[in-house]
Amino acid sequence: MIKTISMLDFPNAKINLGLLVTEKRPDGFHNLESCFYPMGWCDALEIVQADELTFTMSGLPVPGNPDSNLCLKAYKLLQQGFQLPPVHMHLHKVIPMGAGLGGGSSDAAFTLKQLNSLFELNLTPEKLEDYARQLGSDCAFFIRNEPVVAVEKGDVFKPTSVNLDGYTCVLVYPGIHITTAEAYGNIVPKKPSCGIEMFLKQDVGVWKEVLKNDFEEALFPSYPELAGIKQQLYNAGADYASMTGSGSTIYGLFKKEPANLVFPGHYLLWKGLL
Ligand SMILES: C[C@@](CO)(OP(=O)(O)O)[C@H](O)COP(=O)(O)OP(=O)(O)OC[C@H]1O[C@@H](n2ccc(N)nc2=O)[C@H](O)[C@@H]1O
Ligand SMILES: Nc1ncnc2c1ncn2[C@@H]1O[C@H](COP(=O)(O)OP(=O)(O)O)[C@@H](O)[C@H]1O
Repeated sequence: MIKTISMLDFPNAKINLGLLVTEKRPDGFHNLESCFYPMGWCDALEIVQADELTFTMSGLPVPGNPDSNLCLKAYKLLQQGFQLPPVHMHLHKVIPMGAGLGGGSSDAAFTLKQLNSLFELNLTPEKLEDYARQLGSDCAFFIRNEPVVAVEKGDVFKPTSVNLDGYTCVLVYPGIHITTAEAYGNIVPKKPSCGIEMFLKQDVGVWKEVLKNDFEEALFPSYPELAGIKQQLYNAGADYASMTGSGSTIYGLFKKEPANLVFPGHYLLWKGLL
């Protein structure tokens, strides 16, 4: 019998609980401080050993040339260090893009993790994070995929006590594609007076007053719809609502699942218990 080597997994999104852009770096990137929290909105990624390297996609159309897809980039990066057999990869895209949800970064990190398991490369989480950092600032987070406070480029992690078990999260993507580079271009970095972990330790109900995403101030004037969604989530009873990452997704955290939340038909929504 021929053994098929294959693996199906589900790269998930993240949200940012607070996001401070603290300074511009000499390499042109920015240092930040933010809590990254995994979310259950997922793509699907199947990798099957094959006669030649191929890549196909379904679901939401991904902008750009398929050759520059982060799944292929991740495969090619690992191939530089290992004699990887050819594979067929199929990505079913569900997580919206330019949405602040880190979907592309998650696909890249899951490609590394799946190839590591499939071909028994024995790469440690630390080594996988080193590869992931070369693919994007957000990628390394998705290797361990657990809540952390991220600093520097968003690729160095500190533990956090934050735990949102039992909260319902509602994610609202209004169909506005904001590129990460555009969003950073609108930011004036500022040094915070204290670290984010101090705010995360407080009750979620207090976060409204203290836990900020700096990209909101930079982007809400150009996209007033976003402030409207945030207000709608608060009106529906959210304990905390914010934009995630560089936008445009807005999320709300609810102790009790909200009823009667209505958004325009072209918006993409996800709701889940954390
Ligand atoms: C803003 C954040 C916050 O979690 O998330 P998203 O909104 O993208 O999900 C991240 O910092 C996004 O990380 P990621 O999407 O991986 O960015 P990259 O591909 O590495 O970089 C895209 C561009 O964003 C800018 N960039 C990114 C990260 C960073 N720390 N400083 C930057 O200035 C640079 O202009 C860079 O060329
Ligand atoms: N597998 C992928 N999934 C999504 N986007 C990808 C992928 N590979 C490359 N990209 C490119 O990365 C861009 C940013 O996507 P994504 O990381 O999902 O958004 P965000 O930075 O807002 O979290 C996309 O517009 C697309 O051009």
